[in-house]
Amino acid sequence: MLRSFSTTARNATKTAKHDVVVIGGGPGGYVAAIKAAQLGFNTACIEKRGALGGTCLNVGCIPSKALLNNSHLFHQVKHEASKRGIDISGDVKPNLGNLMKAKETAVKQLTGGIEMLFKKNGVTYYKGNGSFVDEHQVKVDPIDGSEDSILTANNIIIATGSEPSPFPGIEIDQEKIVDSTGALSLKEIPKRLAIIGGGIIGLEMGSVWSRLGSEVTVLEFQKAIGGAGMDAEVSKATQKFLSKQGLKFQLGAKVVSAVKNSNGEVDIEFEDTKSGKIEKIQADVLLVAVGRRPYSSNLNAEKIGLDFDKRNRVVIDSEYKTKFSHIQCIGDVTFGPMLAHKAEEEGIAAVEYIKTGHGHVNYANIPAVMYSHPEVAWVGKNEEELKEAGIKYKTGKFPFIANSRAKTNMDTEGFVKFIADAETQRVLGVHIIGPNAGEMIAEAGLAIEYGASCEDIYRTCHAHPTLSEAFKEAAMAVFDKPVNF
Ligand SMILES: Cc1cc2nc3c(=O)[nH]c(=O)nc-3n(C[C@H](O)[C@H](O)[C@H](O)COP(=O)(O)OP(=O)(O)OC[C@H]3O[C@@H](n4cnc5c(N)ncnc54)[C@H](O)[C@@H]3O)c2cc1C
Ligand SMILES: NC(=O)c1ccc[n+]([C@@H]2O[C@H](COP(=O)([O-])OP(=O)(O)OC[C@H]3O[C@@H](n4cnc5c(N)ncnc54)[C@H](O)[C@@H]3O)[C@@H](O)[C@H]2O)c1
Repeated sequence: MLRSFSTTARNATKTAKHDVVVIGGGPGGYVAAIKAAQLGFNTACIEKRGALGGTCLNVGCIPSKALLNNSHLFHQVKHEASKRGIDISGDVKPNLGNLMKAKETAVKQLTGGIEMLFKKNGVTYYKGNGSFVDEHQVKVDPIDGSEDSILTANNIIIATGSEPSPFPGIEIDQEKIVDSTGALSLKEIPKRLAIIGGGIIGLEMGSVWSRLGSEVTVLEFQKAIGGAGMDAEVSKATQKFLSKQGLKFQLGAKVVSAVKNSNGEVDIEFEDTKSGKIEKIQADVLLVAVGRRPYSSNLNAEKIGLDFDKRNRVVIDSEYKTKFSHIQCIGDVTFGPMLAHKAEEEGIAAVEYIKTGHGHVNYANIPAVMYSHPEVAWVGKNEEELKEAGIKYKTGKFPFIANSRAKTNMDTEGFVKFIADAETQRVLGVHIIGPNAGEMIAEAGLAIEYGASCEDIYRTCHAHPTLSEAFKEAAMAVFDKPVNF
């Protein structure tokens, strides 16, 4: 497991040998690299961005949550302070520069933290683009323009992630017409923000800018917001609370065009698919958030003939192996939900397959969280999926308005909804709108993983006064009357 490193004088290309080479340093790749090193492999990770952490830490989960958290605090201070008994003299104003600085500090600390973890665990970090030379060799083109390296590896893990899906005919300039990356770094608070796509990115970024003062209009092609997986009842309730917060929604909206006009505004035309009418709106900034697509450019995958499906996802088997058993692939660039925690789980499992021949990810138990306020979180099946599968189920619900802690905190929007097998009460899915729903959903994940019934949950003592009592009471509501509602 010793690392060898040499420079060949002829073409000034360095060479090195590793047990495991990971291409991509996002949540999938960096976790795989650290785990591989911990399991005793001589491991390298190649990342071309100049910082570790991938989309998630640099332009995704972390910066968006920094803006969501601080814009929520601003909103609370401005609109709720006095009813909570806090008098504030003078104007309460957002300071966009400092909001962005706080976001950047979080990003820097966390991406730097991964570099430290690489050092601590002995992962060799190559800052550059990785591309296949052949089935066992990967070339690194360093971002600083220094000489290339050719890495020879027994095992290679592809974790190259995803990128925003383009909207045909709409050009992103990251100022007036932005994708999620641009929406995280606007230089001014737009008076009017239009968003194409009422999925998670549209709703999270819509929440941020709406709280800071923008008039937000979401144009969504489908008849419901939230994207795939959100339970229909939850989607409706989510639209309701976001509408109360000031977001406007145009559902069934088929965007036809979006162009910048000479006044620096964006003219957007869409067809109302119900009436067939063409409608026009104007915005100061347009966010295009219509999904993400797998990213494998500059990987030279065609050189070794890797298989891709119609959606450009790398084809793998249940052990993350491509057509070459020593080349695995994980995260957004292959199948499954595009979520950081899913990529991380796969990173661990892929390496465990290399080490022991066994690995485990339960794809029926991957939580999803939208970090609006209140948060929206779910895990397991929704009602529509169970109906389609012909599975008989019962539901139980408990609203936060009847929960003592939520009332005390003046934060009562939302509910916990359980879906359980009609006969055995085994938990099949949990859907929550509520404060800290993203934390609470972990309890549902454990229940599903251990095959708990609703009664198991109800008979587990939950502390008082906590929001989690709503979770317990919703479990009870599946088979009995809740006590507090
Ligand atoms: C605005 C936004 C908010 C999000 N919020 C959340 C959230 O709250 N929770 C959540 O779970 N998910 C969230 N996501 C999704 C999450 O970011 C992704 O699912 C996750 O980052 C995928 O991890 P990955 O490792 O597969 O890929 P990525 O994070 O995309 O990382 C891949 C890395 O590989 C590098 N790379 C690509 N090709 C090469 C190459 N040839 N050589 C070297 N390096 C290469 C790229 O530079 C990149 O850094 C969000 C996404 C966005 C855009
Ligand atoms: N909190 C989180 O976990 C989080 C946050 C942000 C992003 N992400 C991940 O990033 C990925 C991308 O997010 P996203 O919101 O871009 O994708 P998404 O798939 O969640 O939502 C895209 C939305 O755009 C709509 N749409 C597509 N084409 C359209 C069109 N032509 N006109 C109008 N609407 C259209 C879709 O119907 C859908 O509702 C998702 O997989 C998501 O899981 C996760």
